[in-house]
Amino acid sequence: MWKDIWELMKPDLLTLVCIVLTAVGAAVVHLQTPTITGELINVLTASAKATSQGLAFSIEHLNGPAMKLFGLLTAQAVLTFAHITLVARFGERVAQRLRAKLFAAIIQQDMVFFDKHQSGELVSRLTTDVAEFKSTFKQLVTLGLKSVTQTVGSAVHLFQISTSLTFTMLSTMPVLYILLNIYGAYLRRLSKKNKRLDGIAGGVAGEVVANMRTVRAFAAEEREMVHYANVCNDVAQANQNMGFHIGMFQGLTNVSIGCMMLTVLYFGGSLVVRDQLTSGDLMSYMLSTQTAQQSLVSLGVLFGQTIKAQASAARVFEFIHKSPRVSLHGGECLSSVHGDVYFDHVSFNYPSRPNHPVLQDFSLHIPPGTTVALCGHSGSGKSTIASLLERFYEPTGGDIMLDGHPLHELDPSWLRHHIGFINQEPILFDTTILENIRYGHPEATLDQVREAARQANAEVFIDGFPDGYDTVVGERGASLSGGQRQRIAIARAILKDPKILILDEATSALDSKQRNEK
Ligand SMILES: Nc1ncnc2c1ncn2[C@@H]1O[C@H](COP(=O)(O)OP(=O)(O)OP(=O)(O)O)[C@@H](O)[C@H]1O
Repeated sequence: MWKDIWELMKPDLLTLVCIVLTAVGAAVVHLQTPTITGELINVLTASAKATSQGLAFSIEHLNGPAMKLFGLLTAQAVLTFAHITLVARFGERVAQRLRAKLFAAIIQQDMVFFDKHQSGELVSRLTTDVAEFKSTFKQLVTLGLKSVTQTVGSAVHLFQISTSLTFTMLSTMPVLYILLNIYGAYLRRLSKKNKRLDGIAGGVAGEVVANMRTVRAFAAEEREMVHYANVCNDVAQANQNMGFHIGMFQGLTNVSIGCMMLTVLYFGGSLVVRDQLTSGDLMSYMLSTQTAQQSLVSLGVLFGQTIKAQASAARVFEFIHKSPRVSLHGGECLSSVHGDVYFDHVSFNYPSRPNHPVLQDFSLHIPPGTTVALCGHSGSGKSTIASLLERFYEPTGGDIMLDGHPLHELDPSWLRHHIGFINQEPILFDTTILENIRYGHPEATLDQVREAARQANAEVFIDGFPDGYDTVVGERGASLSGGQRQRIAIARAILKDPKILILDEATSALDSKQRNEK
């Protein structure tokens, strides 16, 4: 997986280097703040001492540390700005590459893959998983780098100021760390459960909206409302429970940080009283302790997020690495196609149902220029024969030949260019009628599109729409009648001008008069 991530980052290596430099720079600058603040406190203590002894104290002594502090703050602001801007650019570009790679991998998969995975799951990998990976990735390069640099820098600084005080403070850490870690693990489990419940709620809403016509036809709106409200209630309760525990966790963290500060103040104070530490050093020590603690807390949070993001990344790369059995390209492209089709003792079962044979020793010869109708009862395998000719699936036995060449020796994309396929429920894209007809031949002129529509008997109803060919058909062509959808699909196939045309009950939604005209 790390190799994949490296490949994704490689084109933006320079940006990554700048990100590392700005993160480390900002952290180093931040680490200077306690030292300069300590200097300032020492000057103030000296001034208080001088005043109590009736000695004059020049305010100019403050100028040096104050100017240094101002310089540090300005440098930190500039570095933080540059860092955030670069991280946004880098993260978005990596996510964009990952999304494009995943989408390309998904749409090249075999049909078996789409039989196994629901469209919602695939979309969720493209959106939610990539988003989770992106956000953690961004945080790792921002917060992660900064926190590691600050933790190491603060630790060095703490030991430099006082070794004994640092060992005293560190002795309080393991107990707190273990306690917070156990609670953290519990929180992560809760979060996982909540995500699952969220997914279920999304699924319920998505299914109802996608099947709105069926819900309306069964007057099931109220039932669905109650169902969704119940699921949302479960989600709300789980999230409230999560809120309670996050509150507890934060409270415990604050108490533990407070205890450590108190330890530092108590032992550090005793060192100041014994003149083994200046008050400026103590101040500087406390600020560094705070920085180290905050960085450790951030690293803890990041650790949890990284575990979740690793799961998302694994889901994404699982598909990216999946090679289809039949790739889109590769194989012979014949110089011309006559359209001689021969099913030679073909056997087939769908991979998802290995024990359910659909075709057994099936043979059929279709000479060029002929029309063949396949009749059979529901589920007898007519559509399957069409799918095998399109090479959506591979036969488990026998061979399918086109002009005497076995299909598995031909280039699949080339083959599909020469086949027009209109299935039982033709799906249109949510764009104009013009673009839908052009889908099979994107370079076709408007006149060619009109001619195809005329041959498919679609011209009259298209011209009847106020926007004509620019009418947008809605999701899956929902704003058209079943017959209109089929006619546009027929026009789309005619425009492609294929040598082989498969009509899988393509006229089932047309009335008999229209069918006879056709
Ligand atoms: N993607 C699939 N995965 C698993 N089994 C499938 C798949 N598609 C179809 N089948 C099964 O294969 C068998 C043949 O289906 P097919 O769609 O080819 O029948 P058909 O003759 O076209 O039916 P109809 O006339 O009802 O359209 C059926 O038992 C069906 O359940």
